[in-house]
Amino acid sequence: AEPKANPKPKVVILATGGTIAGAQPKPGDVGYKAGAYPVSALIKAVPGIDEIAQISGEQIASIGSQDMTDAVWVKLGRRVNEVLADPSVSGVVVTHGTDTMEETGFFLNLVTKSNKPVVLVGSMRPATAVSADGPMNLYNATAVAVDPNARGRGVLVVLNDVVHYARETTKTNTTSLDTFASPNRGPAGFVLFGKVRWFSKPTWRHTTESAFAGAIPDTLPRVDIIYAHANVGPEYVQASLAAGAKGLVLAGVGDGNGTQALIEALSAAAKKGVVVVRSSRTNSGAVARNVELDDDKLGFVAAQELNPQKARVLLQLALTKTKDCAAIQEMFEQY
Ligand SMILES: NC(=O)C[C@H](N)C(=O)O
Repeated sequence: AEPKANPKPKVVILATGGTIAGAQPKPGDVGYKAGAYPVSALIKAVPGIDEIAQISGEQIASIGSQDMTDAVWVKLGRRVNEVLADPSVSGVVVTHGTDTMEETGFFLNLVTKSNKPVVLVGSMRPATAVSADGPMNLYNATAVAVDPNARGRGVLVVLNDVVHYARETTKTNTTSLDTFASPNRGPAGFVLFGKVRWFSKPTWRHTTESAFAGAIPDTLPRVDIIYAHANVGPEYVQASLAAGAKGLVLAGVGDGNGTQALIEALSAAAKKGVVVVRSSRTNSGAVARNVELDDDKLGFVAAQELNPQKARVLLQLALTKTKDCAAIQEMFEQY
């Protein structure tokens, strides 16, 4: 008899490393090395994953996500687009460390040219740990990737039985399994043993509606984050400009603020053509224009809800198109 075609939807897992692929030197060790196991080992550790989907895996990188680079983003973003252009593929799962997962997720949210699901997944305990959380997270992420209701929602993050929008979510705890939160609008849904329950859809531009979708440049401009604190001076700004930054993001105190010395240094940079975006180190809320500071006069862009690390991603992509502050402000209103 003819062998039966596998009727399960196809999911491609693109692996980048992280704690989900992490190994302890010996069981019980607190320390571990991220990105030690290949994607084949991650898939093998998930009983029943082949009941959800026909899985294939590819290794894009093997790094702790603290080492994420623009070059890996470009490679990953292009591969996501290639894989999703195949009509037989239902969705992509990206295994990734949690440290910079929100940044990679937001980058993919802006550059993916498909409405098919792209789901980032990681873990907080290494693969060798007692009660490792990676296998259940990968099982759930795969279930989300084949769910037709995941389409058109932009890039998603799955950990600890919760689905988040990459645009909204942020890592909030150093070690807890419940580290991801979406402080401004709440999660995208829940996922329990592969059963997904969805909440409202995002209202921001993403993926197929993004001006950055599908055309990923070879390199991205340098954008630095300047962290504000009591008594901070102009030195970080000066160092960034000397290093060649084309854009600066202020991780400001409160509503995107800083000492007079810092704001003056940023404004001077803005007047020289370096695009300056004000964001907040508080981790929730929005930084709107002209509230505590006169953005019109100082020459700044306001980040709205994007935290500093996500504002940096949007500014990098924005600078590939324009240096015009009004045009970039419009992007921060829409994405
Ligand atoms: N839980 C983790 O994945 C942390 C790790 N440092 C990483 O981001 O790769």
